[in-house]
Amino acid sequence: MKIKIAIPSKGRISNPAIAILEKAGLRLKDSGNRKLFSKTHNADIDVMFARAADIPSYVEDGVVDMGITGLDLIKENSADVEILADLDFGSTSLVLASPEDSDINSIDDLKSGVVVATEFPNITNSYLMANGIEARIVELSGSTEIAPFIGVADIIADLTSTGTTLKMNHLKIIDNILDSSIKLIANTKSYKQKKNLIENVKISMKGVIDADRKKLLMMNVSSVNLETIKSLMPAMAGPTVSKVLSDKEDTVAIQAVVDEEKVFNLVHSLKNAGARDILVVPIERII
Ligand SMILES: Nc1ncnc2c1ncn2[C@@H]1O[C@H](COP(=O)(O)OP(=O)(O)OP(=O)(O)O)[C@@H](O)[C@H]1O
Ligand SMILES: O=P(O)(O)OC[C@H]1O[C@H](OP(=O)(O)OP(=O)(O)O)[C@H](O)[C@@H]1O
Ligand SMILES: [Mg+2]
Repeated sequence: MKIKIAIPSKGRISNPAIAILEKAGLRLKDSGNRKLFSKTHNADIDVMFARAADIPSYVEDGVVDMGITGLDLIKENSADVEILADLDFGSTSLVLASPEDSDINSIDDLKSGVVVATEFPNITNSYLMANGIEARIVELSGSTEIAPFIGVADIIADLTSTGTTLKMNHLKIIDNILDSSIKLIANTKSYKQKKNLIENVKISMKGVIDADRKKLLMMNVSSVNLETIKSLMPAMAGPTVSKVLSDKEDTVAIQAVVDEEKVFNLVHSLKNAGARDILVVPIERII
């Protein structure tokens, strides 16, 4: 049984998606420029490169079995797909924004007939309709923020993450439509028919995300100090303690997985408590 995974070919989510795939053990064999397809190091799994916005439909229609794309694009296309996992990147919000100096400060200030520029006409229109506002939607394919200033629209619905682009364009947020991040998705039929392979891809990718902010700490400790050292270790499932053979002293080796942000302080406390030969090792995946 074989599967095909659609990966964004360009834009900000392309490289992070490829990085997760490769760390999950699915290194691309021929990802050279302008290739549409690539084999991976797993003979059963191939990759297709596509625009992020087209991936929800490709997955829904079964052109590919799995895909990586944003929740915003899945919702915009009303794609009926299985959302398998959140990939923990590409966090952004689709917001309504008006010019800083306008009287429109909240959705309550919007009147029917308001003109809204957006790359997300479907989500935006549904949201406004659900709030009783009949808007005229102007569909743009980028640089939406400029629309109010060139007289194309009264307000916009666009993605924001740091808020820099809105600020630069003198726009203020008046409402939040949708919070989005990047998802691993599957075709519903494929998910039933090829569940084992699809689940294995999901587990491996989730393993990469779980490992992302963790390190493996390894060290040697005299057994007299073992209890103190153990009490300092915030391990996932207790530290692993093993006897060091052919050692004149009574030494044990300890290893534990810890959160990256705890490592800086922890190594110093461990050293002060008698730990030696401390190694901080990167982790590729935690399954
Ligand atoms: N500023 C942002 N911060 C975080 N995630 C974002 C941001 N902008 C977009 N995204 C996410 O990335 C997805 C793809 O956006 P991106 O802009 O990379 O693709 P694109 O618009 O197809 O490419 P391009 O802008 O180069 O034409 C969006 O649908 C959204 O889920
Ligand atoms: O809040 P910020 O961090 O400033 O990010 C928001 C901007 O990022 C996206 O644009 P992108 O860079 O993808 O350009 P595009 O409009 O050409 O797609 C989005 O459309 C906003 O314009
Ligand atoms: Mg973009």
